[in-house]
Amino acid sequence: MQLTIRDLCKTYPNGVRALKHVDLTISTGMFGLLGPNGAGKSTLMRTIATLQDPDSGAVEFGALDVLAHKDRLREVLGYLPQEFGLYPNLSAETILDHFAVLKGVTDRRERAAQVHALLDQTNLLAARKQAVGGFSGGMKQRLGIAIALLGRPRLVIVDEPTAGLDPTERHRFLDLLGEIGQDIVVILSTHIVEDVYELCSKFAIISHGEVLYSGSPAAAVAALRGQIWRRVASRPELPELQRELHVIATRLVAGRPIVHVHHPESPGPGFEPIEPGLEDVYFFHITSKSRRAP
Ligand SMILES: Nc1ncnc2c1ncn2[C@@H]1O[C@H](COP(=O)(O)OP(=O)(O)OP(=O)(O)O)[C@@H](O)[C@H]1O
Repeated sequence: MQLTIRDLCKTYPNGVRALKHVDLTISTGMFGLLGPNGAGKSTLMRTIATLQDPDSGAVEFGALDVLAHKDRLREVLGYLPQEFGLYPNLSAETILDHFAVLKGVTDRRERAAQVHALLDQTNLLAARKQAVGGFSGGMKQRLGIAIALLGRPRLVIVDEPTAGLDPTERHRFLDLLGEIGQDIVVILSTHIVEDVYELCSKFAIISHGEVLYSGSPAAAVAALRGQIWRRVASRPELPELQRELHVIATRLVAGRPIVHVHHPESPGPGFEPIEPGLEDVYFFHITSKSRRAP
C-alpha cells in the first residue's frame, strides 16, 4: 500500500503558508517526517488524517482518493496526535474498550481479544486496571498508540510521540513503532534526528512548508560523504567563518566551539574531514535553504 501526496498547499487565514506544493510518496514501513518547530509537520499530518482540508492538492492511499472519501480513510487510519486527553479516573482497559466500540469493533469477544493483545503489545497488561491519571508520560504515549492501533489500521500517523520521554521510555516506544511498521504505512513526525536514524527506512526533511529532501537516511548521508569538515574555532572567529563558509552547525564541546562546514574540498588549515551523520544532513538542508533565500 502506498500513500501519495501531490502538490499539497495550505495557507492559514492569518497568511501563514504552512504547506507549499508538498509532494511525497510513502511506502509500507516507517517514514520519518523531520523538521523544526513550525515547519508544517502537524498541518501535513492532520491533512492526511482528514482532520483539516488543504487549499489544493491530492492525497491518495492506494487507489483511495482520501480527500473525496474521508470516511473510508478513517476506517483504516490510526492517529496519535501531539496532545490528547484521557479521562484520568478510567483504567487503560476501560478506555481501550470504549475506543474499540467507537472504531466499530462491536463483537464483545473480538473486542476483548484486541484490547488484551494491544495491552500486551504496549507492555501495559500489568497496569491495565490502574487509573490512567497516575500513568507516566511513557505509559500514556503507549496507551495512545494502543488506541491508534485498534481496528487494525493500514495507515498509522504519530505526531512527535517521543517529546518529553526519558531515554528508556523513548527506546521502548520506538521499538514498539518499529514492530508495527513491518507491514503497514507508519508516518512518524519528529524533530529528533536520532528517532529517524534508528527507525525509518525513508524520511523527508520539511521546513517552512517545503520538502527539502526525501529519500533514505543512508543515501542522504552518502550524498554528503567527503564534504563535511570540522574544526575547533575561537568565539571571535565565528562571525567571519560564518560569512566566508557554509557553516552548517556550531556546537560547544567541553566549552569550545566546534564548527561543521560543508565544502567540496578542504576549506582551509585546521579543518579535518568527518563522516557525516544524519544531523549533518539535516542541518545541511535547513541551512542551504536559508542561504538560498533572498
Ligand atoms: N490553526 C492555525 N492558524 C494559523 N496558523 C497556524 C495554525 N496552525 C498552525 N499554524 C502555523 O502554521 C505553521 C506550521 O505549523 P505546524 O503546527 O503545522 O508545524 P509543526 O512542524 O507541526 O510545528 P511543531 O513542531 O511546533 O508542532 C506555523 O507557523 C504555525 O504557527
